[in-house]
Amino acid sequence: MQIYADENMPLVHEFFSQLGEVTTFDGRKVTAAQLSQADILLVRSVTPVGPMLLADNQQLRFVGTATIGTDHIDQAYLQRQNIAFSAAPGCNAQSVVEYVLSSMWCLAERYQWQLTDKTVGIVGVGNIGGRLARALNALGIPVLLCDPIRAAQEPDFPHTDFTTLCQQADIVSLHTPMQKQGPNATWHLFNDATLASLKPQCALINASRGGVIDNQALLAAQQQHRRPLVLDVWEQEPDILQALLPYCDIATAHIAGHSVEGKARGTEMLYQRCCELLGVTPEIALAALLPRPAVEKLQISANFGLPDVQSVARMLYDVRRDDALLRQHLQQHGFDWLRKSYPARREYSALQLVGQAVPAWLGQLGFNSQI
Ligand SMILES: NC(=O)C1=CN([C@@H]2O[C@H](COP(=O)(O)OP(=O)(O)OC[C@H]3O[C@@H](n4cnc5c(N)ncnc54)[C@H](O)[C@@H]3O)[C@@H](O)[C@H]2O)C=CC1
Ligand SMILES: O=C(O)C(=O)[C@H](O)COP(=O)(O)O
Repeated sequence: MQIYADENMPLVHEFFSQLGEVTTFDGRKVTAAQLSQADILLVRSVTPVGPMLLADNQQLRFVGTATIGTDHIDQAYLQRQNIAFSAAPGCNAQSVVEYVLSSMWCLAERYQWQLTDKTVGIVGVGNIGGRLARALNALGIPVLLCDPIRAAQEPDFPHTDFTTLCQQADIVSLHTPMQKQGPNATWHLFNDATLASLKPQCALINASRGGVIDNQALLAAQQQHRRPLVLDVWEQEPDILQALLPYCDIATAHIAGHSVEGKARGTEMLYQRCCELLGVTPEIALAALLPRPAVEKLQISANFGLPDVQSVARMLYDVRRDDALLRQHLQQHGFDWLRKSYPARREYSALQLVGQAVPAWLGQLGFNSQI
């Protein structure tokens, strides 16, 4: 079995060597000729998979992407070719939530906001948006949820339409997939008109896909009237619109989902799917492969309260580090280098909170607790 995998897929040898020979490739540069002998192809978000890339291959059985997003995959083509496909839904959802929380705390500090006085509009309430809503709920921060697809399917879903959300939210966080066409298309969801419909000081956070915001329209809007802005994703990555950087409070290199756990879970999910496809019993589990976190336990006293969460969370992840990395290294090393050399970052769950009175709501944020 010939398994071809993106070189930025952690633990791919540890998981997949049981199933065949693993060859890695550069996900931006990989060619059809390189993949002609692949039985299994494992990609990340930087590799568009379709007829162009698979033209020389007659034997491919499975394509997997170790990501949540699937906008780089021509799934209709794979289906026509009878090639099985799987993404890794939810694999790095917690990582993105931690990125957004860190960004909000950073904005709150910079602009001296009390977050409990702000209303956060979440657009796209799936794995990430749903988790974010639960976390904000635990922190006592009011939310508005916009998800027309869920609203159509779930009678009790508390949907706020997009226009109303734009008018009412103080912070808007985007968590939709990238969809170019159809009634719920998200491409340029934020354009000249919709950007203008936001409150003047409404903060905008995009950790979904770059194209959900028209970046040129955003630049023009920021030049006219600057609003708090957090961008993890950009149009035309890796050649991003650098003129936007000075207008961002936080600017990062599409790393919101790059926690150690988030990336590794993506690999594990594809391994499990491949085992299922091949009728093989999985022998390897992620828990045994994850490195020990630098800090494993923290003793919580009965005095631990909401204001203390931010300090504990920041010990694990502070988005300002990644903002500094992009601003410092983009020119010299480029966007992809920043992603490839991303420093290890553990999720909240890596830290055991111990004590007699660990508040239950910390679980809603993703922390592990133990009495
Ligand atoms: N920056 C990063 O590192 C990462 C970015 N992502 C992006 O985040 C996206 C969302 O991830 P998940 O929450 O896990 O996906 P999901 O599929 O669980 O949820 C997406 C939600 O968006 C809703 N939606 C679709 N079109 C919409 C529209 N026009 N308006 C409002 N809601 C709409 C869907 O109904 C669904 O509930 C991914 O598709 C991916 O592109 C995901 C992981 C990491
Ligand atoms: O899961 C997704 O979707 C993402 O955007 C990833 O977190 C980033 O994916 P890569 O570009 O590292 O594949």
